[in-house]
Amino acid sequence: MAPSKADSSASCGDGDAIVSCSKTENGFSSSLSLCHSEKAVEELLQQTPLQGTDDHLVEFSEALRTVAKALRRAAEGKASAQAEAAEWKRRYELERSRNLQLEHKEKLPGECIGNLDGHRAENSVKEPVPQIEQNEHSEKDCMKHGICSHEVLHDGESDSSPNMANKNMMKKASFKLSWWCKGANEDQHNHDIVSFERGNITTAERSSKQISLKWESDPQTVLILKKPNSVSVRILCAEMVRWLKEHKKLNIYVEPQVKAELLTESSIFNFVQTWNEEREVLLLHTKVDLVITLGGDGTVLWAASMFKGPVPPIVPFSLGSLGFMTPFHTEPYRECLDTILRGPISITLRHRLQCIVIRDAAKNEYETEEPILVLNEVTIDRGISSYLTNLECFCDNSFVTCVQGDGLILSTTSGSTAYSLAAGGSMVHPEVPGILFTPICPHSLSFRPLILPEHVTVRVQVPFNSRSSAWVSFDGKDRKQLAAGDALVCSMAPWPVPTACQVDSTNDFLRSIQDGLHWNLRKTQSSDGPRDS
Ligand SMILES: NC(=O)c1ccc[n+]([C@@H]2O[C@H](COP(=O)([O-])OP(=O)(O)OC[C@H]3O[C@@H](n4cnc5c(N)ncnc54)[C@H](O)[C@@H]3O)[C@@H](O)[C@H]2O)c1
Ligand SMILES: Nc1ncnc2c1ncn2[C@@H]1O[C@H](COP(=O)(O)OP(=O)(O)OP(=O)(O)O)[C@@H](O)[C@H]1O
Repeated sequence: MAPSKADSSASCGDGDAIVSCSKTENGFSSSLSLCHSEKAVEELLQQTPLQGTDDHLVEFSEALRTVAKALRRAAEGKASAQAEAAEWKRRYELERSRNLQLEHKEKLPGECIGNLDGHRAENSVKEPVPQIEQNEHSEKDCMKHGICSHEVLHDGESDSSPNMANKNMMKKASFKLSWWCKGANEDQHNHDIVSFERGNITTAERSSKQISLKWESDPQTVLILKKPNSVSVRILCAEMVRWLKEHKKLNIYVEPQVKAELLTESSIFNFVQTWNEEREVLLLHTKVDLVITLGGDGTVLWAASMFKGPVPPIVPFSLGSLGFMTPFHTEPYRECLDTILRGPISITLRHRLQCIVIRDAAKNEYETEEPILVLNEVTIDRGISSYLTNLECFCDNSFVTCVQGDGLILSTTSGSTAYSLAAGGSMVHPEVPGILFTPICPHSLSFRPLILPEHVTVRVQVPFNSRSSAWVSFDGKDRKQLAAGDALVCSMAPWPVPTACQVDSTNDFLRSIQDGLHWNLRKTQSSDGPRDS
């Protein structure tokens, strides 16, 4: 057990506003302690109201406020630096495990590293971390038409759960991910090398890659999620379940209420599996090879929210009105699922944001609430309050701005076409790694939206002198109140949501904004008119 704030802190200030410098690992509790100094100053000043005529007292109270504010900023800087250090530690450990795996492979005689055609023993990966293959670039890696391909990830076999039904049947299919990108002919073979020769710099990595998923063993288990209360979706769901069982011999999971629905139709759906307790949902990713969603974007968000860690590939069928994340039509679902189960398939790795609410009233870091992962966005707004929201925003160690308006949206690039777009944010290709910082109705003419890089940690705090609380919601759900002093800390989550593409990420994205939003649709001007002579 780490010490609590009370027993781990050392006093480093004098007078009434004692500042405690706790030595906790993530820095949250230390920043919280320091933040108390500002609150204490406010309380002290309220208890001893100043006479407007006493200039010295007024000056002194202002000085106290300034010192307390500076202390709080320092504490916030420290929390950010510690969060960054934790992230670097995670990356270091990932890198170290990758190197260990490579060393291990080199020791195995006759094993070919980085060979796309090399076969692995079925379900043979035992390590808990993803196996990252060496990006050794050989002629074989380069596909036709100037497309370069790299093998990047192998999935790992997960522990089986004693609570799930049919555990003997459940073996996760293994697959392999690789990326490719179209390059000019001459840079096909060296685009992953940093070169300073003759002053030419070639980038080490392209930020955005088209990922391809190739099954190494057949998928066996599918989870079907559908939007509720729709008769047409219910009918399609029953038909699809039957077809997948009869023609593809797959194990099928559905949510408990969907199983009940299916059983009211016919007892032949007895083979369909589900779970009895919510905690079993946490283990679904160890069982399920593929998730099928039947609904709109909201059902994709629902599917993503069920996976608090790794997410299996999702095949989203379009049964909503817009469908930015649902590229598959339902009429040819058999052909479509046939192709996907055979592979390889293009997928979009959709980044998620990990959000943590930190309460001012929390006594130690263990009172920090569970992180929530969002696929679209986290929104901090004024809720029912009619006052302006007042939100102090920090990005890593730097103060960004104070949002005064209706609120702020921190969005992923997948969410860029949703609420953030409505608030004036830019539309961003979903594979661009970044965090959109979009104000909602800011009361300032110059407050333009920002796009921040994916590696930063954003902290949004309700100041102690705020007139009202703020409200935070996650992908439009789970509203929570943020009182004065509470903060939301947001960074990129390590578990993206892989969604299958109809064509590829870019084609699907462009088609969704053209079909969904009628983006830049305008009648073509006729040639029948004035011309440049
Ligand atoms: N003013 C707005 O535009 C506004 C207001 C509130 C919420 N929303 C969005 O609704 C989302 C929740 O969706 P829901 O289906 O549960 O609620 P919902 O049923 O109210 O649908 C909201 C609409 O947003 C669309 N949408 C969702 N994700 C999208 C995306 N990534 N790109 C483009 N459009 C998208 C949906 O297709 C739907 O038409 C939130 O994450 C938020 O982005 C938008
Ligand atoms: N399996 C589910 N259980 C509970 N709620 C769900 C489930 N699937 C979807 N939802 C919720 O149902 C709502 C509507 O879903 P969805 O967006 O898929 O359909 P839609 O509103 O008809 O589509 P569109 O928004 O494109 O018109 C969303 O808020 C979503 O969170």
